[in-house]
Amino acid sequence: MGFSCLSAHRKSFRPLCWRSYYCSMPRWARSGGGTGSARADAPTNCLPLCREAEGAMGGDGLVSDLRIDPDGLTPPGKQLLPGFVHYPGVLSPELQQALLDVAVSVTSRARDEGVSGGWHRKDDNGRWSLNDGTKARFWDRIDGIFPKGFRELGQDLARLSARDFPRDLAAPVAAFEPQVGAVNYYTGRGRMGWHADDYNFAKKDRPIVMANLGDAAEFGYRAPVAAAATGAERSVRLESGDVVVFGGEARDLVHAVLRVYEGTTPTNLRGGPGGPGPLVGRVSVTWRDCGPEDGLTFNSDERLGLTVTENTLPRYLAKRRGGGGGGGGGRARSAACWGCGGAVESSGRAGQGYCQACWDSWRR
Ligand SMILES: O=C(O)CCC(=O)C(=O)O
Ligand SMILES: [Fe+2]
Repeated sequence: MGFSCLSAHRKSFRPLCWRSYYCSMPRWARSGGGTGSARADAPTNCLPLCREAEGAMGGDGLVSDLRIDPDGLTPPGKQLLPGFVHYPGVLSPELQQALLDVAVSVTSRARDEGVSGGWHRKDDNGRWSLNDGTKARFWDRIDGIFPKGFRELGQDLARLSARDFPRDLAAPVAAFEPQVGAVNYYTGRGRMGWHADDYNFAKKDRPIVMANLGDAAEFGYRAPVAAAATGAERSVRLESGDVVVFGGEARDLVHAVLRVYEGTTPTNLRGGPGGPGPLVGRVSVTWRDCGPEDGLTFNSDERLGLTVTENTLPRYLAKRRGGGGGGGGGRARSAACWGCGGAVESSGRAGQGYCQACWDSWRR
């Protein structure tokens, strides 16, 4: 069993589209692209991809099925720490494009529907800007707005790591059922501070799976908790098409985005917050297994305070106050912090619901 052919299918193929065939061979399998012996025999899998449908994303043009072919070859994964695996170039250019299309579609469609600001939020002047300054964060339940096949791709990537590193990853991956898709966008100046992914955002015993698109990034990581006192700090450069998985012993990996290498996006990758031209910046896509049972407020805009719903805030309030069940219901008052319940200065603006401390703690 192997995973070499990465295929993307669109929901609404029209006969016209079948005239376009693109090589789906991932970067690692191309000539000169690696050291493993299996790669010399990599098949030149070409697949139909509807380029005509690009630009029509968000409606019928949504990528509906993203797959790794289980009968292909094995991309060479490197275990950087027990349970922390890096697959360089495992996503073909076509699959990168398809995933980027998904990212752009879910983050802009939601904004259009007024349900969420997606990657953007309205600033004080009524203009839409990235929701986290030099970067933007968005997540939502996969079943809600992500296309068919998205969950399976995350699962397949996790299984790949379990197959290659069963001692560390077989158990956490066996139970992995991604429920949430998280999509971050970074400008060239975007960074993410050191943190471990909390259990509200991925179950303790399940892995995190992340795909990288666009500009390369320096991904910092520290030794897991037990060894952290030694201050061991390393980093790995993640290129477009790379995937990382961390779970098991590395589930609590402390990590950060230390740097984005501006202008290193593959030239053929198109789309992003800036519009349909070449992608400027970096996108990371993560699959996470967590749900209401973990206390997760699904939509990032609810968490950011851009949209408040009946079913999420009470859960957070109850948690922050030390439990006590579902608690309350209804919209939080702007005078009380939505995170800790403490007093907060309120101007009535959207996003005013968190006190500074809660806001900062989440921003990491
Ligand atoms: O974008 C990345 O590489 C890291 C994202 C991340 O750590 C997170 O969203 O928790
Ligand atoms: Fe993280």
